[in-house]
Amino acid sequence: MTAAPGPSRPPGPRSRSPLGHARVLRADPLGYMRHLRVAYGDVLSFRVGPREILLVSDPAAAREVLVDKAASFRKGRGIQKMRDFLGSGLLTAEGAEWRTHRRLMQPAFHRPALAGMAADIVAATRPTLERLHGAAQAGEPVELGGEMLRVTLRAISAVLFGTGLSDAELEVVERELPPLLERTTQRVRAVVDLPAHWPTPANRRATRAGAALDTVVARIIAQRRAAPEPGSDLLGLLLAARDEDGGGGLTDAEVRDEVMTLFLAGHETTANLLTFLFLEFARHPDVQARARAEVRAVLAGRDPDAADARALPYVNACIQEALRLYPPAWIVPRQATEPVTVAGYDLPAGANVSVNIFLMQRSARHWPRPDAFEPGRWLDGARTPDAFMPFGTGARMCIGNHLALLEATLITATLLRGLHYDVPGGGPTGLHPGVTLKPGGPVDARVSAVRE
Ligand code: HEM
Repeated sequence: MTAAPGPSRPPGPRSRSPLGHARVLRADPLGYMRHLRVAYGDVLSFRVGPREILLVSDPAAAREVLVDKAASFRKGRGIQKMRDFLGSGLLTAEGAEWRTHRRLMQPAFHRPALAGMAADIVAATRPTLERLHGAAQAGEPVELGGEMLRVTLRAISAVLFGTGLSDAELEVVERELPPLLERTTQRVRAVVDLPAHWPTPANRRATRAGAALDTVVARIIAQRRAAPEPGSDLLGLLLAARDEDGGGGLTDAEVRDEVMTLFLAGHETTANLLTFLFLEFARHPDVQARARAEVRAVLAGRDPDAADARALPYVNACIQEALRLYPPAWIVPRQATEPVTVAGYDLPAGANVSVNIFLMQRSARHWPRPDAFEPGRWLDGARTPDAFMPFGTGARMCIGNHLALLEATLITATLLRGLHYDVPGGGPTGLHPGVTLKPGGPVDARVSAVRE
């Protein structure tokens, strides 16, 4: 927004500094935004450098932006920068290109297509399970954030490629993806950002990582194109995707961009959810014990499968509650492409709007005891409240929501049934709101075996 955008300006702090509220925002983004919400309400504006930002945590206003008036917005500037490393995948594409890809890809993310991938997800969890049992036996601590990143990276690799990657290729993915994601995150957050093609050390590292990953992805695409059947994993479904008239599938370059996008969107988000969930299990041993008892009763010693996702209501309530308190995609930014009215305020083309899911899901207006971890609030057929949108809403809602919940349930069931988690001292109290929301520090846990 520029000055005086409409009949009345949204409430908010005013700043004479050229930086606006950039400094205080950088120091403690969540604390500052919570303070603003208390002071000015659920729709407010503040300035960061030259840009005015409309901060929305009211569910109705959020739906105006993301659903009713979605056609007047594009993704925010940060997301647009991701294109340099990710290419044009679902997360970053706009307009007709986005619509075509979303239509082609949607069936691959429906529950029946995902059910067949459950066994691969459970198999991908096994190395982590073994490492945790080893740590339990040796009495060594484990850092849960790192463990969850590794397990979800293996899981998304399994979902994308089945068993199609060699061990050496999996190692390339495990080594090269993190620097690429980190560079993308730095660029999204940077106030002054150097273009991706400038040969800074960080850009060179990210370009090398991208090239190494490209080699792996190109190899497996070529192998699948040459095979009589493309395969039933996500890559196979992407390669086989056709328009309703049977024509117009994705080119190899488009499949590559979508694969990189799914790695990015589907890996850290799910890892953060699981890290927070196990941290809360450690803080609430009664909740942990009840969830474990449910898993054991339902599985009776066998591995979990897709059908179990619905047979574990208490585990699911714990997952929902972790998503409410710690939404990994905590803020959803948009930029107006034309003049538009939101919550009664007229915004000009180019206006920046951020839907703050974190504030919405912690608001005492919508949630009793908003900061408490209480899985019980999701039981007894409770309706999903309007003020809950961890996967966004509208046409650009997360395409991977069923997959994320399936992964979270399978990984939780696998890692919980025979192990108890304790985080001495209760773990980090602060939060780290980068592109995704993470705990404010390492989550060092003690793990002990529990007899089945
Ligand atoms: C707990 C885990 C996850 C959370 C909280 C989450 C959250 C979100 C949110 C809030 C959006 C909407 C962003 C916007 O409107 O600007 C989104 C979009 C997206 N997510 Fe997820 N996500 C998760 C897991 C996944 C997984 C597992 C995948 C796929 C493997 C995935 C793929 C995507 C893609 C491709 C988009 C862009 C969709 C589009 O614009 O058409 N996400 N996600």
